[in-house]
Amino acid sequence: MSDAAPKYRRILLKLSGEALMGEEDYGIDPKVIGRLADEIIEASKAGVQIGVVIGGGNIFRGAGLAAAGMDRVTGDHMGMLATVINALAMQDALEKRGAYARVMSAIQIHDVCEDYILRRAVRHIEKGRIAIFAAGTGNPFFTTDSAAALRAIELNADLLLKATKVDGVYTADPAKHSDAERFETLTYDEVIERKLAVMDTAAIALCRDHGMPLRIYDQTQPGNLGRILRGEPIGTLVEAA
Ligand SMILES: Nc1ncnc2c1ncn2[C@@H]1O[C@H](COP(=O)(O)OP(=O)(O)O)[C@@H](O)[C@H]1O
Ligand SMILES: O=c1ccn([C@@H]2O[C@H](COP(=O)(O)OP(=O)(O)O)[C@@H](O)[C@H]2O)c(=O)[nH]1
Repeated sequence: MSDAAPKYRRILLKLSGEALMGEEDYGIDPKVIGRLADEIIEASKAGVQIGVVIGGGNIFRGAGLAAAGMDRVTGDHMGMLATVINALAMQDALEKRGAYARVMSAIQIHDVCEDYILRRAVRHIEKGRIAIFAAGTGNPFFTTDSAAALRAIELNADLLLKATKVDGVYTADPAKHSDAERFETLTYDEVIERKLAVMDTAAIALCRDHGMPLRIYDQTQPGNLGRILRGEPIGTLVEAA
């Protein structure tokens, strides 16, 4: 990362599963995951300790499977396994580029990756390894946004970054309302009271209750991660009043 020292010592980066599709109809676009891996490595080389949570929306979402008639808990299990697939792909992309990465899963899959154990996770990131937290919280009826909030708080991160398909939080869903306006900053309670659906309420409430600052930004724009870590006000910052 260029000249300026990073502003943050430790971050938790939530990557959208859906945005991993890039131009593809399904699955993972190698160009997209490769570019994200490059940006994570650049931040890691600049001295930032990094934990990553990846969604699974490019493969399966429990709510979508339930809407199609499947049992919700089974659907959520499939969604969690989808995040493991994405996490393994990110581990591979990081390792192919010479970085050290470890997938840690909230559900036990010992032949594939490590279990999530907080103190081991801290050890990995203190050593400069990139820890990728898979399988969300390990529980159905949660999202990977809630998992990201949880891991950020557990790891005592300085900042939670939600990298997504929109460039911040808007007055209404910008995918449906072309006249929606973007906020530079918001409080947690404003997000909840205005029902701004960029992140689920459980995740926002966790951040609020534990004072975890949250920045929402556009994952599809190359270079944004580095800009944020150098202190540029990209996207929308959600914090206490
Ligand atoms: N007020 C809002 N501001 C910004 N985005 C919003 C808002 N309400 C709904 N959204 C939608 O939330 C989406 C991001 O959340 P989500 O579907 O959880 O994506 P991800 O794949 O990143 O988890 C955006 O693509 C956007 O269409
Ligand atoms: O703690 C969790 C996290 C995720 N999921 C399931 O995994 C899917 C994929 O995660 P998410 O939708 O958050 O992915 P993203 O929107 O980030 O791609 C969810 O829809 C849920 O079905 C779950 O059951 N518990």
